[in-house]
Amino acid sequence: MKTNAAVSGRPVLGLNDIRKTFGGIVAIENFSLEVYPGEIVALVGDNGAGKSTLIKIISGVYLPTSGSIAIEGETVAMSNATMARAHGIEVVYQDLALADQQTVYMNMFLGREPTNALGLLDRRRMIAETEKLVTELDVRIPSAHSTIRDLSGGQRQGVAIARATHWASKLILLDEPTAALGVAETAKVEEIVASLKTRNIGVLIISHSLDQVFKLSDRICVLRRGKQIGVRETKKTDKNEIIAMITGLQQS
Ligand SMILES: Nc1ncnc2c1ncn2[C@@H]1O[C@H](COP(=O)(O)OP(=O)(O)OP(=O)(O)O)[C@@H](O)[C@H]1O
Repeated sequence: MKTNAAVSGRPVLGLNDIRKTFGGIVAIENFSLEVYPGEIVALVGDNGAGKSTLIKIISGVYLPTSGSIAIEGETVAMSNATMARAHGIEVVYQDLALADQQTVYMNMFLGREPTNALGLLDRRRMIAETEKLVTELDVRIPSAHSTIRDLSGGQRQGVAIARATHWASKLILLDEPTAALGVAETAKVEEIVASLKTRNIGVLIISHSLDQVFKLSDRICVLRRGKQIGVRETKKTDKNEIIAMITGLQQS
């Protein structure tokens, strides 16, 4: 597998010869990829290429039929999302998995709330950590006490990414993070995603927007009908080459 000269260290994620079948359907085959700390890798491919299946394998939703997954060089078996989270992997989906009626700070800790010595919710800590992270990531929300339903789509996605950033020690998976957003909100979320590069975690992003892929990624991995067609360094390729890889047709 080609390594990326732009990044160094041990890969946070190593996928080795992954195959996934559903009955007679081969959704993924011979798929190998490494993601390094501090890099953004884009996963692109047409509908049905296998992108979501791959994200679900990395996030513990599906077990691969064969092949192995390594986190920082160590082979792991993840048979549910909780196990993936325990390995420092967080996912942000396009359909925001936030609790609408709850505050921002409650959402940051949903299901993983810290408690104090008395066994009560440590709200002070939750609020302080939320405020610190939304400020660092420049997620512009009125306050950590705001209710999610009162926020715009872009602000919500910012909160979802902040939550993932809070918990992900190794890898964030972004599945079409701006699909539901308008132009200005997309630009803001892209800024937040770009800022994740300084946090020494890996980012794997699925996007149908090649503009976004070229703006954000260090490398682009192309899937077609479950097969890995190739991986390119973003600055050494162009849209024509990537489109040709996605479609299998030469661009004139
Ligand atoms: N649970 C499932 N059962 C059966 N087949 C499945 C299942 N999930 C995915 N597939 C099949 O696996 C292949 C890859 O699908 P997948 O959803 O991963 O593609 P995708 O690249 O994410 O597509 P899209 O961009 O449309 O979301 C498709 O042929 C799909 O029909």
